[in-house]
Amino acid sequence: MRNYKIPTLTIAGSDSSGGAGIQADIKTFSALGTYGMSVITAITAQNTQGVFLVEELSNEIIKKQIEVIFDDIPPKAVKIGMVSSPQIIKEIVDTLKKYNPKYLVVDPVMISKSGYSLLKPEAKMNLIKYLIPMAYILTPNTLEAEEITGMHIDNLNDMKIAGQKILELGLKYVLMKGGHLKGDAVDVLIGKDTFEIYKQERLDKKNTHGTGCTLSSAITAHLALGYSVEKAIDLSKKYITETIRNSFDMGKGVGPVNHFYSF
Ligand SMILES: Nc1ncnc2c1ncn2[C@@H]1O[C@H](COP(=O)(O)OP(=O)(O)OP(=O)(O)O)[C@@H](O)[C@H]1O
Ligand SMILES: Cc1ncc(COP(=O)(O)O)c(N)n1
Repeated sequence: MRNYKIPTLTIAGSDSSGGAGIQADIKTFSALGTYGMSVITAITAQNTQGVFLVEELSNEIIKKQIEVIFDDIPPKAVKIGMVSSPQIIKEIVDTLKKYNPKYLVVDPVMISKSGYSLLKPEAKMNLIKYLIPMAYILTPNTLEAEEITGMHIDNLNDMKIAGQKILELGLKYVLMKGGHLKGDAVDVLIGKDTFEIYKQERLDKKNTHGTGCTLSSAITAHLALGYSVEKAIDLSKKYITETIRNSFDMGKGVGPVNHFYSF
């Protein structure tokens, strides 16, 4: 349904190069026919070659952005990306509790593809203790799932065990992303009574900046549009695969995926 009137919200960091973070989320929300809104948590000076500087916004402005959005345009689904410090995580959790959004998609962003740490080490505890339990769905890559569980993840079975361990934190679903493993690009959805495998061919492409952000915001958009969690992931997995297939060179490093390949 492309009427662009279904509101979706991302709470994340800005990527000046437009490939990841808030910019990737808004592009995805728009490409999938929803009305994208944003709460910026931090500004990164970033391009296709790396992250060069990060400035976090104050708790006050982060909280106010959330409040004014929810009081005026309550989103149908919300996504959380880069939230770098323990204070920012706590502020977001405390503010969101007032509104209790049903569909909260949490992408536990830790390290950028270029190797820059986007989550301070001391923020990990608040992520696990406060933010993850609030999620409708968490979308960790293997490295993030290892950080959360303390387990080593090498294959599909490890992904399943780690996903079940994460579920014990109290959230509804975990989508374990296998993009960093070898072979096909396999993601696994785990819920209390749910186990689904989503498999797509691995594409030999260099321009994959923002794949995680794009997948989680696609899931957010599809949930907002009313799809079931299984269908939302199925459609989002197909979308991310096509955006990677149609990705292009932009800048001197790892370029973006093509959010608008179908237009
Ligand atoms: N080369 C590829 N070919 C096809 N699908 C891929 C490829 N790389 C990643 N994916 C898929 O893209 C999605 C994002 O996965 P990935 O594991 O790259 O997330 P991520 O590491 O969180 O991304 P990011 O580094 O942008 O934060 C997953 O569905 C994954 O299976
Ligand atoms: C603001 C922001 N959020 C998230 C990412 C992760 O994306 P990637 O792992 O593709 O660099 C990023 N680079 N920048």
